[in-house]
Amino acid sequence: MATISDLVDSWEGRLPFGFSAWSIFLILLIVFYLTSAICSYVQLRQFDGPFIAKFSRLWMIRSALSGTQNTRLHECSQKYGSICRIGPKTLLVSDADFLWKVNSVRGQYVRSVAYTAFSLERGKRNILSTRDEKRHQDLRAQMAAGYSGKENLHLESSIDHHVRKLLGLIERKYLSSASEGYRPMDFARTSSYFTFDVITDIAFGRPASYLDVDEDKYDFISNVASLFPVMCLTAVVPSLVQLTEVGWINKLLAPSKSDQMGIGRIMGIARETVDERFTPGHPDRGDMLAAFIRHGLDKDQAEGEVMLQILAGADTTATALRAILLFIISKPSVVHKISAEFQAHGVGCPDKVSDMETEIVSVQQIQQLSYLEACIKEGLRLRPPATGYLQKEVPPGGDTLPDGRFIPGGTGIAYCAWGVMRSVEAFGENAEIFYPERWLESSPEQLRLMKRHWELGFSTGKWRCLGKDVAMLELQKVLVELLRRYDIAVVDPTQPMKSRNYSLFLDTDFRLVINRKS
Ligand code: HEM
Repeated sequence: MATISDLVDSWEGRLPFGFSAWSIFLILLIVFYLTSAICSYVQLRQFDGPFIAKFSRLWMIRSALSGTQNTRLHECSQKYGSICRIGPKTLLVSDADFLWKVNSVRGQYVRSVAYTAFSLERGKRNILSTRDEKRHQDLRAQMAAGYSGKENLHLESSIDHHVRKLLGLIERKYLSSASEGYRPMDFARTSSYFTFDVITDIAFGRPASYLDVDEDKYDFISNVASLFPVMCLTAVVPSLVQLTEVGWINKLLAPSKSDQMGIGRIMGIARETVDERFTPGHPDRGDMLAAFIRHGLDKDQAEGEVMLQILAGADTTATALRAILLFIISKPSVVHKISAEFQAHGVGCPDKVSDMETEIVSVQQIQQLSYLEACIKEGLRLRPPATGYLQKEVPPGGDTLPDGRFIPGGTGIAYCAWGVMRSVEAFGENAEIFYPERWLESSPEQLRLMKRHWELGFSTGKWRCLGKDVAMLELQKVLVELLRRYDIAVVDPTQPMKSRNYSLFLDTDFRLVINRKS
């Protein structure tokens, strides 16, 4: 087969004005690039954005690697509008109505190719990475029961069990007092251990028990965190994902079930568990995996979905937990109101030292704690854990906005989390401050608008997060138990926590000093 070099060589001697064949080839390449850049520019010319973004993806790449992607996107949407242009074929959207339309169950929008990055094994698509709409719909139908309390019988008791373990760890190692001395805790790590133990338990009944050893046993958490910048970049340059699907590259880079550490190690454990469950006569354990199998997932699918749950559910919930706790303890009036609400509903500090028998406040009691619920909502609003593009694609025929602007088919629609959650129209001029009261004081009309924005943090419609209720239950349970037992403060109020954003947050050094309530 003739190579480009053979082709170019065959032109030598036949070219006018003494041009070399290579210079002609270069000129053609530039002409081709300029033509396609101009075509893209023209197609979306009605949308404003940074100048460079109209011709190349450099702006998106720079934001992705900056470690401050969330705020860069917000600044862009503040400057150029709630639907602005951040790439030759990409619009950044913080207009809630438009995002609801994009996500709607009967809508024609599809997930962009960037989602294939969520496949852990080459060619194996899970509910998040599949772009096949029918398959996605089927998987959702098969998995919904497992995610709900109805078929996941031990959900609440599993969470309670790990909350007790967390309290036990604090009592053992991190409680500061006159007798025990000063014993700060890095809650950036401990919160991840907690959510990771919960998810491995409820997903397949084999908790990783990180809280028992108080360390990142298989370097799984650090391994996942090191992938954040890479995943953030692949959302902008999806061809990188396609590259990793090439056999030998995949072998080199992708985790393997035989690995002793990192993601591969957890994949190995998931494989073992799923194998056991598919052994004839294995009892139905009443957990998520059992529900998936009951609803028809085969071995490969069950394994993929279990792994996805861990990746989708552990870090997001830990990020939320850190942020909500930080917002609460940074505002004395909020701490005071929470204590008053706890007292009013009989959930004060228990007399007994925490141990594995300690009583955990029930869901029914938690449901009466409306101020705490407002704090959780407000924390999730101000610092939504999922801040990536979650890019969807406009259907082939294009779409027209209410103001008449046309968006051509194939255009990427990227979500601007910071813009949605700090909308002044929805949350008022104090949108950027932590003010839980807004969820209790607003008019029904305003509340409706606020919810319409807030719900986008878990996505809506056909892509709504399946683990939302699980995440909310975890957050409620652990926050009630921490706040009713302990006085908690950050060690260094000038820098409470170090944080970088690569579509997800990389939080470190969240050092807390914890005293038992007197
Ligand atoms: C505060 C915590 C969480 C946040 C903020 C969050 C956010 C999200 C978002 C934004 C999506 C939609 C992505 C899209 O538009 O394509 C999503 C999907 C998903 N999440 Fe969560 N999530 C959280 C916790 C969890 C937990 C605990 C689990 C598992 C127990 C989970 C499982 C899933 C799954 C399976 C999907 C895919 C749904 C689908 O493709 O239809 N998430 N999540």
